[in-house]
Amino acid sequence: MDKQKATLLLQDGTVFHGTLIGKHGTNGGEICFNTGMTGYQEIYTDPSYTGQIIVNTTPHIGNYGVIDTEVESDSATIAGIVVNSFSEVYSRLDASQSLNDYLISNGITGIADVDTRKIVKHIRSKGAMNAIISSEFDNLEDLQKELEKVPDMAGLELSSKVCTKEPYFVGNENASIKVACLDFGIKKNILRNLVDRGVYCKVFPAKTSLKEMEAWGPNAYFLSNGPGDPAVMDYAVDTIKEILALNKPVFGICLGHQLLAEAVGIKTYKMHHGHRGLNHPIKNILSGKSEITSQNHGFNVVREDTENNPSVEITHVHLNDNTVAGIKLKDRPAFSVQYHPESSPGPHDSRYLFDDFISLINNN
Ligand SMILES: NC(=O)CC[C@H](N)C(=O)O
Repeated sequence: MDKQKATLLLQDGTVFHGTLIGKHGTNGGEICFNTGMTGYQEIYTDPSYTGQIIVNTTPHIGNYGVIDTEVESDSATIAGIVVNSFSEVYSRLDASQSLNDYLISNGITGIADVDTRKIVKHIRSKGAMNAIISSEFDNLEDLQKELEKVPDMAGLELSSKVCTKEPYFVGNENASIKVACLDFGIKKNILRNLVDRGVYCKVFPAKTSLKEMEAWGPNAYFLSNGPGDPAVMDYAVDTIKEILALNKPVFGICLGHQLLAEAVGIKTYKMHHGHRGLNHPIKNILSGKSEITSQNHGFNVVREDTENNPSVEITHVHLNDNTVAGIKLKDRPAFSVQYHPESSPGPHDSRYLFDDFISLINNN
């Protein structure tokens, strides 16, 4: 049978023709690329990618199928995938289904058989932009109309849409440390890392009040990763300001880092095309050591604001472009990083940050 055709249209008018993968239909979002050579399932199920079309720079996708235990959330909320060579056949003993079936059941439309190297070079030079993938429409006018419906990532609040609707618990209830996790789109592996270190977690919806969280009596707070633009999340920034006033330990990852920064007066900005991959080099200023990290972000904290803030110390920098990658508050037991120590997928160099959080709690 002939493969069904699909079209990818970028906001600047560039068109790519390929074949359909996943669900027949039309999806739009912000196009971005991830340079990881493996871990497509973890990437597609990371809620931080909500509303984004992911281009995988690694050419072979689908060849090890999908396995239920390796998801980072219960569904994939990405806006599509762009792949060079897609495999419907998968070779892995414990795989539960093919990636194609997984995409169909999650309602995701993707495109394969396109020149992903060319697309990535294009985004890298022109910057982040919206795009649409469709197997329904192939004339430019229709595609253009669909593309216009896609909202801009700058100014978009998505955490309250992807977070848990009700609080839930993870870990052993007799554990000595209780951490309230504010869910802005939390990845499961963050919770696994906390639980593995003897933490009992209660995960709260993004818009939970401090009063409700404090009623549980947590020893510390965790601010999760998540999708969207931190600059429009006043509700979260206000809650974090209240959390900081308690003087309890706080740890933030990615969106959680950006929101902690906003809470102490540091602005965030949209990057040209972001950092997404598994081999981003970071220098820990405090230890002098470097670490290879997993990253996924399109916004960042303003370096100048961070340097000029007397209550903040820069702890980590990104070695590719010198952007701020980690901060610590001087007057509070609070720290955060722009990258992903839980990785999944990615190297484990930065797992020590979870140990640092536990030490901070134990010594508080
Ligand atoms: N992984 C994340 O938490 C992403 C944070 C934010 N949405 C960004 O793109 O920068």
